[in-house]
Amino acid sequence: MERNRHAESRWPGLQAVSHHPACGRCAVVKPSANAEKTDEEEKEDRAAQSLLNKLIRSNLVDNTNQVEVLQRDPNSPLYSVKSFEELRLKPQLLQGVYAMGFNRPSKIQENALPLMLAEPPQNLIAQSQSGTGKTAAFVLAMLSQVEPANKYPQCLCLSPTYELALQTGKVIEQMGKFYPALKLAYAVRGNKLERGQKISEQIVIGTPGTVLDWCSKLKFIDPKKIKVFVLDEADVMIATQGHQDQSIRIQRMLPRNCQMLLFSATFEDSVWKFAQKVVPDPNVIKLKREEETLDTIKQYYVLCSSRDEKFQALCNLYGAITIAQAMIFCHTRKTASWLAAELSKEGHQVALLSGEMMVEQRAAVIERFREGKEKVLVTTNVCARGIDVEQVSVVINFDLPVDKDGNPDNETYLHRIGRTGRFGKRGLAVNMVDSKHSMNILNRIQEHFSESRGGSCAWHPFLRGAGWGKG
Ligand SMILES: Nc1ncnc2c1ncn2[C@@H]1O[C@H](COP(=O)(O)OP(=O)(O)OP(=O)(O)O)[C@@H](O)[C@H]1O
Repeated sequence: MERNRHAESRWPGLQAVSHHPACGRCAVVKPSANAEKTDEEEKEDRAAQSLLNKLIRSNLVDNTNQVEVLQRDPNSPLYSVKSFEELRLKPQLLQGVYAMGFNRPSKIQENALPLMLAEPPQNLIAQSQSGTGKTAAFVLAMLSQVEPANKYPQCLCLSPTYELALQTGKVIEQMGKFYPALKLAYAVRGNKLERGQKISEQIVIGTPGTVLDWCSKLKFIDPKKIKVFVLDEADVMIATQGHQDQSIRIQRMLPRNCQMLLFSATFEDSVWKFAQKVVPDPNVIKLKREEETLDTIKQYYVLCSSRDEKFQALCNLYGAITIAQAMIFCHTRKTASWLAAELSKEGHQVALLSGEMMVEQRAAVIERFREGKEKVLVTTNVCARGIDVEQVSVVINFDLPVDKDGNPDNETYLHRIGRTGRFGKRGLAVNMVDSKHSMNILNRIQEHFSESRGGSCAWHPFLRGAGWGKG
């Protein structure tokens, strides 16, 4: 591959890597009608994303940020625990926790658990990214309050979907496995009970519509006997029409002294407003996401004039440098499938992550890639959002990230590229540019990061001016 032959970057460090005309591999910048329409079916699906995260995650995510705690009563002492023993859990429960391989509380659990297990139990709104131990925390709170000898629902947990409810149910079963008398019921559509029947299971987990029916119309559950109410994935919940109202209606049926807990991975205004309606007098715990950085990433672009030339450039890239594992992002499913097929023909071990796959299939693909069984993962953005693959050192934007209006999607750019810089590792990002329009998009992305990060100061890897092979 020619190195920086036609570098014409407006950004001193973002190198243009193009091909030379004489050798037949050169690509020139030409305006093209390349704007393939975003596949409508690939719209963001928060519930599917959340489920995918749960399926592929086997341990806690690292987070070095400080937990922020806002106590309802600022005068009461703030407790945090460094061990599960300090919580004085029932022995069966402590056994369950250790059997899951948990040695000590996660960051969010250190503060959330003492609040949730206090006497009297306190209400809590907690926000932290996926994988920080929220589910395990509220399951522990439910299990420590439940009386297995009492054969009626005492804990009620709302989940946005059946699949997510099942995942939480699995954690309850694992953690509660030393309570043989403990039973769990799923209040989800399709789970039909006889009219007039009363539920004997002590924990009910379900979706808002069915739980509402079971509490009011069908009276399978006596809401007045609920001691702990959990609203999980509040941000996903409110994205579904109707769930917000149903959740509020359920909450209104619960006794005043019922403990209310709400969890969310994000905390936009709408979630906060909803949380305040559902959780009176709350303590609030927040753990900010670990910031993604572009600092350790070298970013380049390659000038091409068509999809085929982008593919050729990609092959050249593989010919020029050794790439252990790469993630390649495309704009549409169609491009992703085409590219995966072409790369396979070239002899690469390729995995394709595509929107038409079931979430479980996607999880399996990611797992194989993680294990190194495939070296290239071709994906669209929707499928790959939030996936951490630590060993990926190269990210290729076969198509630049744009929003539905065709404007630069800076956040997605950061998520795609920023991942490679995590864990102190250096990374390489290559952007395929095939028109003046996409060059313009790339320039705007660069401007965004220059401005939002305080100008052309040290953070900016674009300004480092490294060529291929350097750094
Ligand atoms: N204290 C702990 N020690 C070790 N592992 C833990 C601990 N708490 C939770 N985990 C594990 O970490 C992973 C993430 O935890 P958990 O599912 O509770 O997080 P979360 O914030 O609810 O994320 P999500 O919303 O994606 O489920 C799980 O595999 C869980 O078993």
